[in-house]
Amino acid sequence: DLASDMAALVVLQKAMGARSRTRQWNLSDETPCLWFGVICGGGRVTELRLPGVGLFGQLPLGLGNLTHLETLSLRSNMLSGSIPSDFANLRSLRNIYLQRNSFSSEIPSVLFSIQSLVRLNLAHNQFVGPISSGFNNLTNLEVLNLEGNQFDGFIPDLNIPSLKTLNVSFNRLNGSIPTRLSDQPASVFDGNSLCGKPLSPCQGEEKKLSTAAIVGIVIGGLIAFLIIGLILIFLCRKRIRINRRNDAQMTTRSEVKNGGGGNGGIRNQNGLVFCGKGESVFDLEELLKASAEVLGKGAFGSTYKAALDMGMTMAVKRLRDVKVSEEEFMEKIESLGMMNHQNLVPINAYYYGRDEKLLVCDYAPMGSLSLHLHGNKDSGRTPLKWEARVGIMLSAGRGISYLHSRRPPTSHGNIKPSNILLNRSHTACVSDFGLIQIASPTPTLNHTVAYRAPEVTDLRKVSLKADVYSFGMVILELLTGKTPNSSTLNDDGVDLPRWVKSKVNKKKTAEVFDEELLGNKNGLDEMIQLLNLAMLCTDPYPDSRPSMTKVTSRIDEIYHSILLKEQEMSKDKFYDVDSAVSQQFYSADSIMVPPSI
Ligand SMILES: Nc1ncnc2c1ncn2[C@@H]1O[C@H](COP(=O)(O)OP(=O)(O)OP(=O)(O)O)[C@@H](O)[C@H]1O
Repeated sequence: DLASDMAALVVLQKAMGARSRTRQWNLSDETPCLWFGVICGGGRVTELRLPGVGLFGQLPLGLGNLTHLETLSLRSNMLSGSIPSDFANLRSLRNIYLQRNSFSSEIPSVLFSIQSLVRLNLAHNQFVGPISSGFNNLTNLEVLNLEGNQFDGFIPDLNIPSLKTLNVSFNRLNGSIPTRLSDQPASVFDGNSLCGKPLSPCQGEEKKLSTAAIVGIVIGGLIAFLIIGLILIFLCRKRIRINRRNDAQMTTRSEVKNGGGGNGGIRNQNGLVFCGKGESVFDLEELLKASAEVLGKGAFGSTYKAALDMGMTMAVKRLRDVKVSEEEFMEKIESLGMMNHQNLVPINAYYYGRDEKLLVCDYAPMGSLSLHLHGNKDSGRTPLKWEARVGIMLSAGRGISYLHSRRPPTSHGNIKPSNILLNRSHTACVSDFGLIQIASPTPTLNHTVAYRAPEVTDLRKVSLKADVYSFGMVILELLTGKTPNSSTLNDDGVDLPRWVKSKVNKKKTAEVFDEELLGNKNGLDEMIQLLNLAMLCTDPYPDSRPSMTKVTSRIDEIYHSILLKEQEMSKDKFYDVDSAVSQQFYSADSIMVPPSI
């Protein structure tokens, strides 16, 4: 009954509430149904939503008493250890969101007994061990997100007919992908050492095939005789159509999407508005009294890191020159706040006051791509590895492609390395999208202008193809290690694309690459392919530039060939690195015309 539900919540608060927002729960209330984050239905607690409230430590035993619970969201806290065994009693649970914590155990088998589960998100923790075939017991499961953990071993033969969205990317999985999962998009498996469809074939498959082929030829010969006979008799032909499924994008914020409800934000009493269905987890007062640190000053204003009392850290952008009315501002930010993709930094909340206009976003502790490429080496910056650079291009490309594929399409308008924020698994999230529609950037900031396509004159009308240009500049920067306005180029009076082109024309392609990549002897082919792609993106004529979708799928192909090579290299200890390199240098300069994509 409700009393035992309340007792379970009291246990939670006592075990880990001291520094979290649950300390505001008034334990002398008669019912927990008015406590924030607690939703009741039919006289029982049905939802517990405590995202980012500063819960710290191991979950206590006791939550298992919430036997009518349907949704449990404890995402973005600092939970560690394992999932308690009494979760087995949560027989009504449909949605579990535990992403972005620090759980570090194996997945406990109790989870596999919760038959009612529809959505399970354990992404971005440190779960270990194999992915269990116990998931096959979850016959209602539609979403399974295990991205960014430490799972190892093989992927089991998952046979869950209800499953619509799967993500096992960025773990330590190896071996071949089960055939049943071969129609999943390749991105589902990114960042592992996997092979087989939809990735490249596994070594040894060809051998197996050749045995199979011999048997096939013998049987095939006999069948061919029969078929010829039939053809003569019936003179008919058969057509076989193969349908292919479209790739589906995995979202880690599916919780927001699936939660239902209207589009309007939730306004705190004192004016802070939480975008879309986002929970109102703090208020303006808490934000303003947070200890703040300036992260930097950009073209739209300054950005601060705000550490809230409850243990959350947010990035707060103070917009300087907002050019639109309050209504237009709210409308634009609400629509930007609805953008829901794992490679975009979500806008969580905003504030429109007479003197202050604020945007509140997730804080990215790893910092920006700009910092990782050009930060001070003496202060401990480690060079970005080749695979990491391509992984960053791919994930940022996916975020931008998502914006471009909205109806109506949204252009980013300000793509540059300081707006590409990295996370732990060396994937990237793109921030500051669409701000150009509401605020005027400082016109003179060189580091902003240098990425802008030459045809852009009216900043509020940045086209999709202008985004492609800016993204091409970022690819060039990742390959050359040079900013578009670096002094080496300015001395020559040329821009980055023209400098690269002139080197390629002089058959000095190898000279353009970042010194920090020179140790990467096995990647020259792919470096050249990406260089060609970046040159297409930075073509002065917008119509000659490829679409973002094409750019991203090309990077995806290149990224997979890099991962495959890595895998082969680690197997083949007699690989002759030096002769491979000299061959690649030769082919580098024979490429003059970028291949079309
Ligand atoms: N959500 C965030 N998490 C962590 N760092 C951030 C976040 N948002 C911005 N930053 C960093 O704060 C600094 C200032 O950012 P800001 O967006 O104000 O300026 P900018 O990116 O240099 O230029 P612009 O205003 O044109 O976007 C940059 O180094 C940026 O990478």
